[in-house]
Amino acid sequence: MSDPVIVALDYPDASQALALADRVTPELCRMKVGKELFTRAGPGLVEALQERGFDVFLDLKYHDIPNTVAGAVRAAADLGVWMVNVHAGGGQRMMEAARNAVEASANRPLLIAVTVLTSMSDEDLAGMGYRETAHQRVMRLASLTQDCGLDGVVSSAQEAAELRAAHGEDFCLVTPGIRFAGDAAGDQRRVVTPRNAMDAGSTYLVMGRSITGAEDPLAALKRVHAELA
Ligand SMILES: O=C(O)c1cc(=O)[nH]c(=O)n1[C@@H]1O[C@H](COP(=O)(O)O)[C@@H](O)[C@H]1O
Repeated sequence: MSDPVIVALDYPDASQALALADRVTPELCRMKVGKELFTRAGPGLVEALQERGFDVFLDLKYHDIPNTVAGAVRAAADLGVWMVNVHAGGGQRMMEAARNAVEASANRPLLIAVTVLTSMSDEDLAGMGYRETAHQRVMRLASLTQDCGLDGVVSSAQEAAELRAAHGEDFCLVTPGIRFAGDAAGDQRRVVTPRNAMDAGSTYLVMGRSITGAEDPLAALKRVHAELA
C-alpha cells in the first residue's frame, strides 16, 4: 500500500517547512503545501520538496469560475505535484473543467474535491442558511464529485465508512482532522485517530499539528505508522 500519511506543512516560511522536511523521510510521508506557505514561498518551495523526494499535495482549494480553476489546475499539474484540490461547492461545471485540465496535462495529478471543511459543524452550516447537516452535505457533494470524474474527496474521517461504501474502493478519501487519542482538537470540530480513520476506509490521513507541533516529528510519524501496523 502507498504511504497514507500526508504532513500538512502549515508554516509561515520556506525555511521552517524545509527544516521539518529534513527531519523526516519520503518513505514515511508525503507533504501538503497549503495557502499560507504557498503564498509566502511559492513554486520554488514545492520544487525543493520534490527534489528531496517528497510527493507534494498542493492544497490551494481552488473555488472560482470554471475557466479560472481550469487554468490554476493546469499550472499545478505543470509544477509536477502529486495531488491538487478544488472545492466541490464550485459545482459541476467547475469540477468538470478542472478534470479536463488534469486529463490534458502530461503529468496528471490526483484531483480531489473538498466537501465540507472539518472545521464546520452542523450549527455553522445552519448559520449559513443550509438546511442539510454536515454529514448530508458531504454525502451529496461526494456523489457530485464522483459524477464529475474526480479522483476523490477531502472529508472528515467520520464520514469515511459511508463514503467508502457508497463510492467504491478506487475513490480516494483524504481525511484531515486526525489526532492522537488525547491530543487537543484545536479549531477542528470533527476529529478521529489515525487507526480509526484507516479502519473507516480513509486512503490518506492529513496530519498537521500532531506531527509538526511534536517535539520529535520523526517519532510522531513513527507513532502513526506503529498505530497503523
Ligand atoms: O484540504 C485540507 O487539507 C483540509 C480540509 C479540511 O476540511 N480540513 C482541514 O483541516 N484541512 C487541512 O488539513 C490540515 C489539518 O491540520 P491539523 O489540524 O493541524 O492536523 C490543515 O492544513 C488544513 O488546511
